[in-house]
Amino acid sequence: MSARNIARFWEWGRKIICVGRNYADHAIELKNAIPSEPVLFLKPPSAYVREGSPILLPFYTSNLHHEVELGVVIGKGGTAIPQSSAMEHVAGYVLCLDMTARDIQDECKSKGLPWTLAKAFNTSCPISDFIPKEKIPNPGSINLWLKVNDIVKQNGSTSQMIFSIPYLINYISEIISLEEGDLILTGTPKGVSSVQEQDELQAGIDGIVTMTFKVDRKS
Ligand SMILES: CC(=O)CC(=O)C(=O)O
Ligand SMILES: [Mg+2]
Repeated sequence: MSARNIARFWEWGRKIICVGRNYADHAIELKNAIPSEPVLFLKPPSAYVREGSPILLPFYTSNLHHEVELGVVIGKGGTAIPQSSAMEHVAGYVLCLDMTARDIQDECKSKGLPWTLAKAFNTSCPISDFIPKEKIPNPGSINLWLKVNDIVKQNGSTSQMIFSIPYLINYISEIISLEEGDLILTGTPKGVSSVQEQDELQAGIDGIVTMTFKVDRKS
C-alpha cells in the first residue's frame, strides 16, 4: 500500500477548524465586535471541493457569500502545542473559501443557534492545490485576493490578522487536539459579497497560487 500523501490531505477526512472575525476590517463591515479571543466553528470534510467541480448553492439561502482565507495544513498533531513550536506542526497551506449562507447565519445569530447550516454545507470549503510550507516562508505577510466575474472584491494581507498562526495553533490545540491532515481556516479580510448561480470566483495568493470555481445549483 502506498504511503499517504499530505498533498492530498482533503481525502483523509480530517477536521476543518475555522476562525471567524480574525480581521478587524471584516468584523467592522458585518457590524460584529472585534473579538478578544478567537471565534471557532467547524466544517465537515464533505465541505471540501476542488477546482473542476462547482460550488453548489444550498437551496435554503438567497445570500451566499464568499470569504477568501489562508488555510493552514497540519503536518504533525498535538495537544496544547506551545506557540514557540507551533510552526513545526505546519506541513503547508492552501487558499480556501469559507462559503457562507449569510442570511442563515444572521438568522442563527439572532436566535442564538449554531452556524452549521450557514457554514458547513456540501462544497462550503473550496480549496487550492496544496502549497508546501517552504513556498510561504512568512505566512503572516502575504496578500490574498478574490474576484467575482473579474471584479476585485477582496484584497487583504495576512499581516492584518488579529490572532497569528502560532497563537491560533496554541489556542485551538488546547481545546481540540490537532491531527495530521487537519485544516485551519484563519479568517477573512473585508470585501465579502453575495454570489449568484453561474458566477465565476477567482482567488489567489500573490505569486503563489490561483484557483477558479463556478457557482451552480444542484441539478
Ligand atoms: C462572521 C463570519 O462569518 C466569520 C468568519 O467566518 C470570518 O472569516 O471572519
Ligand atoms: Mg470565514
